[in-house]
Amino acid sequence: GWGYGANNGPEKWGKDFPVANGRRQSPINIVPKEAQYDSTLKSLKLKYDPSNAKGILNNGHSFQVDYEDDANSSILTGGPISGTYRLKQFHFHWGASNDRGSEHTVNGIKSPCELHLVHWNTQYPSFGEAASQPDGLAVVGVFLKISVANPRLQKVLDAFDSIKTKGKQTVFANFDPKTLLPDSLDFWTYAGSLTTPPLLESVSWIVLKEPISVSRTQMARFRGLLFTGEGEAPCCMVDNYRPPQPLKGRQVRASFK
Ligand SMILES: NS(=O)(=O)c1ccc(O)c(NC(=O)NCCc2ccccn2)c1
Ligand SMILES: [Zn+2]
Repeated sequence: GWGYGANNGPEKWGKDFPVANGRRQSPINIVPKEAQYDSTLKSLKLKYDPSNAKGILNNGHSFQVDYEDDANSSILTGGPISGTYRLKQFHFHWGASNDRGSEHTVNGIKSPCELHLVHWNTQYPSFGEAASQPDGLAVVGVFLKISVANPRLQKVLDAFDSIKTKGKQTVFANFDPKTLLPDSLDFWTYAGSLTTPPLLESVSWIVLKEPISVSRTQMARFRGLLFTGEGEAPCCMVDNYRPPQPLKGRQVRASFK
């Protein structure tokens, strides 16, 4: 199956997923000077219920924290989207070293890590259905920058020993992902796709301008996770990011001047 190695990585995904060469692929390089300020963009509204947190899973590509999404209790509204989108999960992408790891870049600059909060349009019956619609998903991207340790990440990091290998999961209760957001909710937004197979072109991307902090030590703990399953030759879960894709005429809008 697909992965991030030399033989199954992003350069090879187009074989099984031809949409990889489509017209609205993600991630992209964001050039702030070329982003158009749009005063009609609403402010982002994120309302999360910590009790909706269910579990944390090593899915062999990243790890994700899954949320109950059978009610409108953890939702995203405002920003570039219309209607209500439900939080399904959040996950991260990161590098083998601090010079890379994010999927989106800004003026060509990579961050060491990027957080994705994945929401689906309640106009559709489920995430799977929404994932195949052009307005089905909204993902909020947050850059992590090397600085002081981020205490908000502690609970996630402390779960890593229980999900070291592919397929392992454990209960993850009572966590408010809002605590992972920066002070400012200023954002860039554009029409894009899932950044992993099946690369579906169904995502309204909302990338926050302000990063959150992560320390070198905390980043080292991300790199202790494994792509591989228990009993397999261990392969560190690092460089699980897709590089920026062609803009192909898309406009990137900014919510701020
Ligand atoms: N990296 S990302 O674009 O935020 C993102 C968000 C939600 C996702 O489900 C994925 N990709 C993903 O989970 N791919 C494997 C499972 C899958 C997801 C969607 C449809 C079919 N199969 C990527
Ligand atoms: Zn992602």
